[in-house]
Amino acid sequence: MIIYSRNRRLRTNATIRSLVQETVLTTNDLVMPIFVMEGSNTQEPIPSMPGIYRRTLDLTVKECQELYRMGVKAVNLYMKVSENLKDNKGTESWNNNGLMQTTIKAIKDAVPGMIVIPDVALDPYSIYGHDGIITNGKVDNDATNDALVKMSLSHAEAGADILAPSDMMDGRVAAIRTGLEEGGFTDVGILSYAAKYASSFYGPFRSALDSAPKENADIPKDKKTYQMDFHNSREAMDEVLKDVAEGADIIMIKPGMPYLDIVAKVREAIDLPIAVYNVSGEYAMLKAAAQNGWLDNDKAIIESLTCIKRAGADMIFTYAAKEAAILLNQ
Ligand SMILES: NCC(=O)CCC(=O)O
Ligand SMILES: [Mg+2]
Repeated sequence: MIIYSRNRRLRTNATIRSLVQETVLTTNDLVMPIFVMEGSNTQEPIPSMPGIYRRTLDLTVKECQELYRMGVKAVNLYMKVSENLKDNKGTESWNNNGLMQTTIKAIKDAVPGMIVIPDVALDPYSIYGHDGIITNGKVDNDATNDALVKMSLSHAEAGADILAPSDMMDGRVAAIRTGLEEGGFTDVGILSYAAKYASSFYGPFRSALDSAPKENADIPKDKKTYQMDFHNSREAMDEVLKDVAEGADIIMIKPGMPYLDIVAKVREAIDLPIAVYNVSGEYAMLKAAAQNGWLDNDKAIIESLTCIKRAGADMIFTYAAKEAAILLNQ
């Protein structure tokens, strides 16, 4: 039988396969999320995220030095805020001497080339565990935006390279951009969580920071009044285009693996860089299966991250960044 077009010809050996490879994952694509806590010389494992720790600032700086040497040159920062510093407005989030601000300065001092991307959202600072200020039992969009601007300016003041608002309030990219321009921080970027879905895949992250919405009949029990409904796709495009128009530099889509249809669709529609968040639940699933011997950990990590890039991501926020860097450097 004559088959003129045989796809298998270009799969004959590894060298031919590498010649025709369309997507190549590198350490330049990776952003490592980092959890920081008060104290010194201590690290606490996060049980639902094997291999991931909350660390005190001194150990965080060491970790950043190690990541940078391995080629992971961007970190995304999250603080574990003590209960006595929390309030409804998240006041601690714009304390210029707060843990976040001190951490940003310490990392930029020790590893000046590291791109520092602090999370901008109130939930770790909120007594209610919401990303917004509660007014009359509801998440108050515009009051929250005012707080996010103060928080953003204090992160910029501390030396942050790129701010990552993850709250999903309407209009906050424009508000933060205006604040940065007026404050003289014209080179500070905004990586906007433009299409962030209300997802059950954030569970392990919330246990890491103890930042889940609190059980309280007077406040919304979940984040569905601001994060997106996972039944929707067109709405993601509307969210993305608004943030582009408001002055975002990079657009985030989150979660990652179950949402790659959204990534591919947004990739077709915009030319700004796209970040994708391979979230805690995705990491936990892979680790649980690997620990049971049901998946090959290393192969599954490289495959998932490469497929996220293939869908259209320019950068990937992933708890597997360090492990992936070790594998990619081999
Ligand atoms: N703003 C950061 C997150 O909500 C992270 C969620 C996750 O990794 O599950
Ligand atoms: Mg929006």
